[in-house]
Amino acid sequence: MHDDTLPQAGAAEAALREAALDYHRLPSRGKIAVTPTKALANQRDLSLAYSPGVAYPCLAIEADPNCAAEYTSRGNLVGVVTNGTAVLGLGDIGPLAAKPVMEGKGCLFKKFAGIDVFDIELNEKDPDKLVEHIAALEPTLGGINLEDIKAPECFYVERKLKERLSIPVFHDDQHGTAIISGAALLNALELVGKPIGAIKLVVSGAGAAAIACLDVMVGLGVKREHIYVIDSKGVIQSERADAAKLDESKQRYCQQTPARTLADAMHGADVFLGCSAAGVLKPEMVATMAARPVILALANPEPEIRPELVKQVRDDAIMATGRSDYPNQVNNVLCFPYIFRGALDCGATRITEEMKLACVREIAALAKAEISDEVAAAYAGQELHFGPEYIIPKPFDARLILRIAPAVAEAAAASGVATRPIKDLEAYRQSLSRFVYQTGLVMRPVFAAAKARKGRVIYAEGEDERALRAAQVVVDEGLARPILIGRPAVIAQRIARAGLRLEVGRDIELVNPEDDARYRECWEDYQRLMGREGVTPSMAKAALRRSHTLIGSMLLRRGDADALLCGLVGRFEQHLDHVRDVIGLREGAHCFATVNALLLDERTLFLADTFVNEEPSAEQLAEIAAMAVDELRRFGIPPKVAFVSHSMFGSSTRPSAKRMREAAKRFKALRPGVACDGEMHGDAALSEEIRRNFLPETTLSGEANLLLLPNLDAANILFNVLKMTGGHGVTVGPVLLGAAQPVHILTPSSTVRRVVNMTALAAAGAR
Ligand SMILES: NC(=O)C1=CN([C@@H]2O[C@H](COP(=O)(O)OP(=O)(O)OC[C@H]3O[C@@H](n4cnc5c(N)ncnc54)[C@H](OP(=O)(O)O)[C@@H]3O)[C@@H](O)[C@H]2O)C=CC1
Ligand SMILES: CC(=O)C(=O)O
Ligand SMILES: [Mg+2]
Repeated sequence: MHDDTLPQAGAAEAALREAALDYHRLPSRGKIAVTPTKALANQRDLSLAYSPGVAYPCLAIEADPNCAAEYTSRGNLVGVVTNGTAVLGLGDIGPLAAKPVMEGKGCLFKKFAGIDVFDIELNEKDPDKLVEHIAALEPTLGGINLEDIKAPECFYVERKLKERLSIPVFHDDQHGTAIISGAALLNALELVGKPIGAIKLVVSGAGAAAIACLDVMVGLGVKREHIYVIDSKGVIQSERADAAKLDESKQRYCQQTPARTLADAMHGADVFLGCSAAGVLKPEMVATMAARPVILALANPEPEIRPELVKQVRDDAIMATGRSDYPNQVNNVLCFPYIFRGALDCGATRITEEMKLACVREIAALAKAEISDEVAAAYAGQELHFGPEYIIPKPFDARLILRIAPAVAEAAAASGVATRPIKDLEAYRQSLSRFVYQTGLVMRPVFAAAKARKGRVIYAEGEDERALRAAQVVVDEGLARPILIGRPAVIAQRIARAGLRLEVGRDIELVNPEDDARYRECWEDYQRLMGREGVTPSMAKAALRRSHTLIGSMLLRRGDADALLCGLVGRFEQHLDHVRDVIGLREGAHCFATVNALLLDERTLFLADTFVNEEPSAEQLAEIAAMAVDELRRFGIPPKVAFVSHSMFGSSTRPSAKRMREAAKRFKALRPGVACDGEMHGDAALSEEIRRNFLPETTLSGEANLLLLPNLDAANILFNVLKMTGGHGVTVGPVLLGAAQPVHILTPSSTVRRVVNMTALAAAGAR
């Protein structure tokens, strides 16, 4: 980690450390929690959940153990088990220090594939005892993901567990890494036009990950005699003093060669694979590689070499790391959530070679497949066409689960290990889309678009500590260039008090409302704009002194910024008045409106109109829905629109029911390609079953994600109630619809996180 050829750590590293520690500590400790899935609200629930009712599923399972998959959460529960002996590239830091990584794997299992995880850190180094402890967990778990257990013990532990248990056991560092690097190798070689049987492969590391990668690569066609492996003592070769005592896994790759060091072995290498330690590959070694080399530097968190160092000596290399901040992230996160999803769903008793190969095939093919709109949105501004900077899919590619899990389930059935083979794979594939658009992944496309544009975003309430803290995150993340309106001395004092690192000029721009060279031009422009609304020059001057939102709007209008955020203080309507006067409606829009997003645990819901139109007409509702649909697309979410009401498909003839019915009709005419139905009850909007019971030919499938409410009260009340009841749901909004330029009016209750999210949204909308 502290190699002098690595880029300087500096302030960015310090900021990352601080942000990572805060992320783990706040607002709750750690990253995961256990949540009940059944109601426990009254005496009856209690007698069903616990004594006496609980005895019935117990007895059913005693009579038929297969029932456990039916009556308990075991079938969706994976144990991420470690003893902390090879934690990332940090080494043997022990089981307690490994816990953040295991919780992290738990988060990824849950977010990417809906799988629950118990992270289990065992204080045990003896392989036999480790096997005993883990095997004893079989009744608890539907699968076991071994993690960060060092080689060679990990090989023994996994083999013994596989022999004993009838649930899938998968050592992620071996097989997850091997699957993804196998796919990356195939695709990279296709790009450089080298046949796999002819390549010289040099591998740094001979542990869990490296050996498993090698086994898969040999299976894919790499010749054993073309492989050179280096461990902490040098090249693994027959004349080494410890050659005879090497573990069997290393013996398999022992060479007869004069090469003794990594530098020796690298001469003429076509491919470098690193599963070892930070910074061991030096630029001068890369310089000696063959033409069009492939470098997979997978050590985490610091790779064997950074891409910028490779670039200094080669412009013909294909480069991948295990990190998310460079192109080509070769990381087992692309595999383990989905291989377990497929395995659990078909009741696989083990993970077979066929299942692993299905993963390699799907991952490799996905990088070459057409990009969907959603993936393009998630990675806006990045080149996602198969090529040197895109040899494997990205972790946020929604297609990973849709393609890998069914392929794994199919392979499990073909290799005879599926106890519940999936009969209708297409229906299964469809059902997997429920995992795709979940909390946490939702802001991703917006952040990507913001980063690509790096717009200048004005914070009207630049003195507010939330704006300052948000600006710090925005600068650190490279989401936008903040422009803060406020008195410089006050801002400087508050930056210092909050311990922020913002520097005027370098990170942020200031607009001093008491002294800005543009003041005269701004008030003159404003007066010209509002002259026929009774605004005199002295009123214009005073208004520009008084309202920071007005200043921000004028600067945005002049093109001195790309987007504006206001509303941290004061009433929504006051801010909207300025936006209406200065920015106005965008072409074709007839009204302003707002949509709020609720990122709940199980779903993301957008509600409109939460802040502007008190009793919108059917025509307005249809237009608001159309504008909100465009926002959903910005999140990469395919919109499903429901016009909700107290009425269900004509069950009421009250005016508001008729209005919602008419609105749905108008919306369908306006956006014929968008899934939509109405009017309907709120529960029907979220359940196709309820809808179909009323109207089999409903024009909406699955769950609606955009709800149009009949009036402001209903929308605002529903939003706030859901906000309070939806677990630790995050909200985004209000998103202002209809404005001619990107402006959003926040609310006084906004948190720093909301301000950051809204900054990204505003910057993403910047032209
Ligand atoms: N990107 C990804 O998806 C993944 C990346 N990894 C990374 O791979 C690395 C190894 O993990 P894992 O296999 O689980 O750990 P192991 O402890 O099982 O293996 C580590 C290996 O690295 C070797 N090694 C240590 N230092 C050096 C050195 N200076 N030069 C050459 N070899 C060295 C060790 O040698 P010796 O045998 O002599 O002790 C050992 O063979 C970690 O950095 C980890 O983060 C792992 C899994 C997935
Ligand atoms: C990614 C991973 O599992 C590791 O680096 O250990
Ligand atoms: Mg690992």
